[in-house]
Amino acid sequence: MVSDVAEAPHPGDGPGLPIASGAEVWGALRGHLRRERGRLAGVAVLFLVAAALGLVMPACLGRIVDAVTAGAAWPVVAVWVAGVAAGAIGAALVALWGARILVGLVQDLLARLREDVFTAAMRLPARRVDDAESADLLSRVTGDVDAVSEAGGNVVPALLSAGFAIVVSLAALTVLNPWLAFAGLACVPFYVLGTRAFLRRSRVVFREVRAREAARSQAVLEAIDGHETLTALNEQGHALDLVAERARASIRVQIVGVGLRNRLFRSINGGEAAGLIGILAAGWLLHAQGALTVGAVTTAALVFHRLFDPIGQLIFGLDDVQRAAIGLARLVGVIGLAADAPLPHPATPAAATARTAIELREVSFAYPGTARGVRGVSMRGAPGTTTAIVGASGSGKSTLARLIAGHDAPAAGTLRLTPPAIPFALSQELHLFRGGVAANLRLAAPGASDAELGAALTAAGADWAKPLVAAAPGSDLDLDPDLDGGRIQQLAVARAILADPALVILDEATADVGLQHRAEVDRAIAALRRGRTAVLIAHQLQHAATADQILVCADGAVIERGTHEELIAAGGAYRRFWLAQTGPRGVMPPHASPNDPPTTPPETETP
Ligand SMILES: Nc1ncnc2c1ncn2[C@@H]1O[C@H](COP(=O)(O)OP(=O)(O)OP(=O)(O)O)[C@@H](O)[C@H]1O
Repeated sequence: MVSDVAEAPHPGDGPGLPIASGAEVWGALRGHLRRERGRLAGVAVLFLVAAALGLVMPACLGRIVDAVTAGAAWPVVAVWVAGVAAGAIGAALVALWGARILVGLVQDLLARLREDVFTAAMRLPARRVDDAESADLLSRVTGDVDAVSEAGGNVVPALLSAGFAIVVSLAALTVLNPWLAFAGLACVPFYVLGTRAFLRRSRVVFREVRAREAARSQAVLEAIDGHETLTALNEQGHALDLVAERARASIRVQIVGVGLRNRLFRSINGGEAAGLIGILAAGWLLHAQGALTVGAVTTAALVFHRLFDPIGQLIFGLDDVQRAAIGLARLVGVIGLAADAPLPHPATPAAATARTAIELREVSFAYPGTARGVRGVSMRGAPGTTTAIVGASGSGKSTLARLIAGHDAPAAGTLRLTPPAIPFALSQELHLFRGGVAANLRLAAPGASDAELGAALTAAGADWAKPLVAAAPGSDLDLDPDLDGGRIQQLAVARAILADPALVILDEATADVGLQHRAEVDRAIAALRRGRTAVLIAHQLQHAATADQILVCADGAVIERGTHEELIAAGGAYRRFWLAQTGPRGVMPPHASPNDPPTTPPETETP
């Protein structure tokens, strides 16, 4: 019936981010657990006491049976009845107390794990996150974190308390009479064989259930999204057939899953019956020999019966634990990968240091599996100066900037920032974070006062945003997500000014800004560059012309360098680019847009 159920591809399978080994997972958890020794010991003691109190009820019920059999007076029976109630209430209260502490502990551990994973994800080399692995990373920080949280929050406390209950009950049975415990073991083969058969198949089947469900949902969504086109083409029948076919496939595999669970239930029930029959038979024999009272046999049967729930929880929880263990291995894989990543330069705001100098010596880098990138680049950017990088599309400008930003490491040569600094990169990508102006700015400087925010906004020419900086926390209203691109970029510049980095990398920061605010953003960027070491990727040579030095790239190498005047005088590639952008008279129109042709040095101009 399940022959059509094959292991479905799963994010994280195959090449992608690494998956940690069991030893690595344990290593990552051990440190956290060590810090929680006190709470762990408390939980163990409480669960032990709860499990012991849980025995009071069957013990008292056994005594009631013996008392009634012996014709004891009702006050005697009443005492045992009170014992039953006291045992049940005591066990429940202590178990609740232990579970509360454990849930708090697990949630704290999970919060730390989530923090570790998120920090690690942020530290991963940017190219790694940009690539196909980003989907894998996303599935890890969402799906795997959820799977681990679910198991940690619900299953682990239930399993731990079940584990204690099982151990204590087996000990009690042994104390009562070892033969009873031995007879109870008749359940073990049923549990072991049933569970093994279930686990062998469940992972594949339940993963397949999720995959087929996703395929069905996708077909439904596609049909809804494309219903106008489908109607126009009279193709609704085809879309409905696809949904029906995927729904049938999903139902088929879900039935397989239900069948698996039913078989496991049958094994568990078989084990319960075998164990209970074994205990009752052994008890009957022992009673016949006068070794045990009827009450003691009753107690033994009830103690064994008490195990049904915890054993069921353990067996069904194993699947969740298995999923959580896989999730945990995938999460720790991300943490381990970031641990291998080169540490970013220590944070040194510009105010705390002299401006940073950039030095590259014979730096080369190629994208994995290609010969493309940059080769043999040497340069020096003096502190507080701007280096512009220009060149045709694909000449290596962004790659060079990414290397200086630390997003990629050179494969050869040396790259040094002196003193070390975290470069602040500002790209053409316009991004507004959730929240108001203050929230957007304080990402860079969480402790900044309103006055400092105001000063940064003024420096970035964004006085329009100053009234929006709310004094009271919580009154910082969300910014309009449709805010003009120029204004978003002004906020980004203000954020950079607040961060006060020793080195800024400006990658076409005005490329996506509309003409209306282009001049304002240009002025804001000029303010950001002032007195700071900067690397400027410029398609618009009017920006490059203001730099202290200009590097002209072609085919991943620097082919010319100098100031604007020097390069114009040299009459090489830069001069040709300049004339291509300005016309034969060499005059740049005011605020020329990169969208105004020609913006990029034409490919044909590249030597
Ligand atoms: N992620 C990547 N994987 C493989 N090759 C890449 C990757 N990114 C860039 N390249 C290649 O590396 C070379 C340099 O690209 P780079 O993006 O640095 O050029 P660029 O001058 O910044 O171009 P543009 O102005 O179009 O952004 C090009 O040949 C490009 O095709």
